Amino acid sequence: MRVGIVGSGSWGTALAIVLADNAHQVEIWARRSEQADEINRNHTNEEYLPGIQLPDTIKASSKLEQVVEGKEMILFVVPSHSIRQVARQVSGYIPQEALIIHAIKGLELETHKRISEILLEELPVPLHERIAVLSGPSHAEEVSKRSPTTVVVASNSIKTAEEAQDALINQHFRVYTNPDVVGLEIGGALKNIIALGAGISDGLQFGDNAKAALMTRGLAEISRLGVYMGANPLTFSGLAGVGDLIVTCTSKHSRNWRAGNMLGQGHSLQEVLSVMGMVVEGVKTTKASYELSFQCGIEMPITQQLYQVLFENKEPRKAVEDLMGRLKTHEMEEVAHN
Ligand SMILES: NC(=O)C1=CN([C@@H]2O[C@H](COP(=O)(O)OP(=O)(O)OC[C@H]3O[C@@H](n4cnc5c(N)ncnc54)[C@H](OP(=O)(O)O)[C@@H]3O)[C@@H](O)[C@H]2O)C=CC1
Ligand SMILES: O=C(CO)COP(=O)(O)O
Repeated sequence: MRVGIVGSGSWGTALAIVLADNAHQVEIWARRSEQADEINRNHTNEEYLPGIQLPDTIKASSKLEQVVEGKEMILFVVPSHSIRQVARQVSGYIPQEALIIHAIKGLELETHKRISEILLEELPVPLHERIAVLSGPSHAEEVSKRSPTTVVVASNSIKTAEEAQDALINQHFRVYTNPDVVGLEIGGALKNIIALGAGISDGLQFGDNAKAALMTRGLAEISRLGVYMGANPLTFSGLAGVGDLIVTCTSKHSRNWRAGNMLGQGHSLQEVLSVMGMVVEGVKTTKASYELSFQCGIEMPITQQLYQVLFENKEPRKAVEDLMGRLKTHEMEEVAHN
């Protein structure tokens, strides 16, 4: 297939490798022409995937419309804060039959919308059945080295999900399908909040019990919001739920974990973001989810404490004290009260 990948950060580039390995013709959009030149000339993307040699067949361009024009499959892999503007810019150039996959893990800050909701608003109606989301435990650094990885694609159309599965699957990259678009998007976006928390906990040297607690209770509140929004609760025990939560909370590759770790060691949010050099989606997602939790009346104590740490200068130790000192409750609140 002729594939256009919109976004040449670490994840867009790693997915370009997967697709080039599967013998697709891949063109990738880099917003800076120097970066497109580097990919075309040296077959590297040193800033985002240092030390990785890209297949020679991957082409790059800094002309956004050109990268989607005439393509049979388009992947959107830009940070969540830029997807609306980017989708709007290419909307009129995408062929009507194209398969659209987004691999973005975030929510729109101003509207709290999921990425597929933004795509439905920005892309023409004939493309709506062609939209799929890709999620799951998949650090770009490992995918680009062809380490065994499993992911999930979801779409409202099973045909679309299966086409995406066929295009992406190979012996290193195993792709499952799932009909639960909401579950995939909520699981993928909100695990970044918990990874920030896990990084803070590790930065404070709280140990393994604390991290296991954050992950387990974090999954409980992700599921609570997700189910309220229409997700299937089972999705959260799958790759896009607990799977992605594990990989993000426990890996040195995770930007969200690393950012949290620095916060736990006493650095300010501004300092942390200025040294990261890559997108830390969990910061904006914490704000969006914090607001959503009040809007929907869903209890999300970890998200609420993290919001105070990130945006109200609360001491991380005090946030942990407040989490531990909450009113006693049943572990399975929803079940216990039914
Ligand atoms: N990295 C990973 O392992 C994974 C990432 N994801 C998700 O993929 C998405 C993209 O992340 P990732 O590739 O890691 O990000 P990176 O930080 O590695 O790269 C960001 C890319 O987006 C570009 N960019 C930054 N701001 C804008 C903007 N306003 N408009 C257009 N382009 C912009 C950057 O260009 P420039 O260099 O010019 O600034 C760069 O090419 C995120 O939602 C992330 O959660 C999902 C799974 C795995
Ligand atoms: O989503 C990811 C792995 O599945 C990447 O996580 P980070 O954005 O924290 O690096």
